[in-house]
Amino acid sequence: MSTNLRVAFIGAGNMAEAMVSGIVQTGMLEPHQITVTNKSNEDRLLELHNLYGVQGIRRDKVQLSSYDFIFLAMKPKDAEASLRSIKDEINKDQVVMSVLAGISTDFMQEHLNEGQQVVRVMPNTSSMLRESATALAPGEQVTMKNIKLAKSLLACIGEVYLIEEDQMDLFTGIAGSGPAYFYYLMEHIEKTAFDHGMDVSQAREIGAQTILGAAKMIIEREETPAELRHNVTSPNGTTAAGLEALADNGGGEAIKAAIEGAMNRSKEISEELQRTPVAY
Ligand SMILES: NC(=O)C1=CN([C@@H]2O[C@H](COP(=O)(O)OP(=O)(O)OC[C@H]3O[C@@H](n4cnc5c(N)ncnc54)[C@H](OP(=O)(O)O)[C@@H]3O)[C@@H](O)[C@H]2O)C=CC1
Ligand SMILES: O=C(O)[C@@H]1CCC=N1
Repeated sequence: MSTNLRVAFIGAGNMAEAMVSGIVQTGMLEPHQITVTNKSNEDRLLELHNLYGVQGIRRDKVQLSSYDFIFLAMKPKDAEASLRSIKDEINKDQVVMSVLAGISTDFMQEHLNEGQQVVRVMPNTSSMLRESATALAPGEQVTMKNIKLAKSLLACIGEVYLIEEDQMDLFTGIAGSGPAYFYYLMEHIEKTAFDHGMDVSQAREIGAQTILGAAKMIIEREETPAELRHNVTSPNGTTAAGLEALADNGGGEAIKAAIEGAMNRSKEISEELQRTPVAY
């Protein structure tokens, strides 16, 4: 689907790039329909222009009134200043979409004009390859038409899940931060393989194919993860020994702690921004 929407990103970092890359690959928007802006790093804007063909303009030089969707993609600590700066440049037909961890739709609405349409989004960096697991929680003022448009825009970067906003911190712990847990797992696979004499690049390929295969089995087969695990595990075999070592070393608890750590940090960011608006 190709549309005449115009989209601006305020913030031109890792997350903005991953989303731009995914969107441009689908052809839903032509690069000239997308503008990326940042505070000061003009080299970065040029880099994104050269890579994806999008317009790169410093925030203080861009006129926001002509964009349908405005993505906030700066760090949470910069959100309030940015919301204040866009408040009177935009009108109620435009939709502000935040990808920021811990920034609620209430917080956005509080710092924008009454009735402004806002949506809270949590993508992940796999957007780069159109494999994000992205959550979307619309604010109360967003029209059905814009929710549909937002969903189809986000579908460019992967799977989209419409969730209640009170699940957003948990979603962030699972999927927003989630890729990092798997990269961490891979780092340890590589290190272990290297310690036992395997070439790191070969270990990387083998480890990644193993994760990819397991993920596809979970998605495409009917069995639960527990059943799939059971099917790998021969009595008194190698997997049983591996899983026992994993449990003995707190594997399950570590995964739970990682998700809850990220989830709690997302809640904490919200609380800190409510208390002390400009610093966390
Ligand atoms: N990285 C990830 O995996 C994910 C990140 N997120 C969220 O995305 C957001 C951005 O993260 P990430 O891309 O990693 O961060 P980066 O540090 O890579 O990028 C931040 C960007 O924001 C810009 N910026 C800061 N203040 C302003 C401002 N007032 N006006 C315009 N631009 C501004 C910076 O510009 P300059 O360099 O010129 O200062 C920079 O381009 C965070 O809030 C994070 O919670 C969400 C999901 C996943
Ligand atoms: O680490 C962070 O705060 C951001 C939000 C989710 C992923 N990265």
